[in-house]
Amino acid sequence: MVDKSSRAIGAVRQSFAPWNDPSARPLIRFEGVTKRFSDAVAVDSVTLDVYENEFFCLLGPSGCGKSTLMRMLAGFEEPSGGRILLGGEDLAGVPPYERPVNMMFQSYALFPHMSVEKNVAFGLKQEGLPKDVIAARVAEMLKLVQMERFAARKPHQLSGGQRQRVALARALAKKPKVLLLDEPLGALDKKLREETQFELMDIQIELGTTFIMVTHDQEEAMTMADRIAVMDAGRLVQVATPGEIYEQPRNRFVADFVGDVNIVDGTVTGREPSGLWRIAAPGAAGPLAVDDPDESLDPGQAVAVAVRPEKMTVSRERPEGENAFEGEVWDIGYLGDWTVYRIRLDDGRILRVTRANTTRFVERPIDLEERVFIGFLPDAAVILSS
Ligand SMILES: Nc1ncnc2c1ncn2[C@@H]1O[C@H](COP(=O)(O)OP(=O)(O)OP(=O)(O)O)[C@@H](O)[C@H]1O
Repeated sequence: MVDKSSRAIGAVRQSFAPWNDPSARPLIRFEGVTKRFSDAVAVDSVTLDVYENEFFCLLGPSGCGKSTLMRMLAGFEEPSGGRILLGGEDLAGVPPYERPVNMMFQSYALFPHMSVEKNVAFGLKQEGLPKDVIAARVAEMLKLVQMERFAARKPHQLSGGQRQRVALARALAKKPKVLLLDEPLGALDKKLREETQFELMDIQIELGTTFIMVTHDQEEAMTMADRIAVMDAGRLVQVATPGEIYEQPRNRFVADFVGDVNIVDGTVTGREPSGLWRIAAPGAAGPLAVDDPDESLDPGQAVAVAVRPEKMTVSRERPEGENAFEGEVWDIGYLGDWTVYRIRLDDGRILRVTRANTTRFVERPIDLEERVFIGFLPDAAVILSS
């Protein structure tokens, strides 16, 4: 049994990176998978490996093809092109109930007239397992989701979060190799949702089941996933760890979709001997210096510079040795733990800067309509070339 503190999760997860190991075999492989519905392409030549024990998230806007990709893995849809392999075997023609894959939907779809216990036992009974095996498995699953005390209740006697856990127990009862979760926490309020995220992560580690979760909530994906695939219009845009997606987004779409970001357009003017790229950006107080590993940029090339709001500062004096924009404080949003400043540049563009409120009182806080400088260091920014 895994220690259920989040520190233990961190330790387990830090060393878990089979995708970086050339000798590791994926559990699931999508090979150029395409799905067409009459004239529309829902999934467009997706090639993707998912590893055993991985908590994998498909993230993207509504209609980008996340559910269709999962439904093909579950066997509810057949690909129009390409193959899906599980443990090296082609799944083509294998019916859903013969795949070691189970799916948990957002609408928990518990049987209303059955007790919690009977709901969890349902799939096992259908399989014709002996009674004592079923009873032991049901008890194990209810313990796993901490619902033993509620075994005799009917779904309508449970809260949303409790129903969600029963659905999870039911989906896991047959011990699938892969559990597909389609917006599993969509119906929960924010607080319960966050708690349940950590519970779900604990359970996934405890069982070692491969989880593939669909979500359009980027914070949820960042919290839970080992890796995230960002999808747009049926295609994979970037597949990487949450940290890489956030700190090194591949393009504008990813930078914009995951987290808050300021994007300013500019032109490459050259590279310093230190390796910093020089970018001329309209409205900046001097040329920008950006530390970006991209070697392929050319002078004269149009690029975008992306900076997260928490990596910028607001000050009355121009920050020395930093990139800077000058503007006027347009809005201040106080969120308790954070303050958000919206600064209007002279050409009308607005940049957002956030500051963590680490003390309760600030002397002479920056006020509306003040002239201020926004500063950021060369390594706070990334260059987006597409
Ligand atoms: N059975 C179907 N027939 C026709 N078009 C479909 C069918 N299922 C999905 N589509 C279309 O395929 C595209 C992808 O749908 P999909 O449900 O995979 O998106 P999604 O990313 O899961 O969206 P959401 O977050 O809204 O659930 C959409 O344009 C959708 O309208």
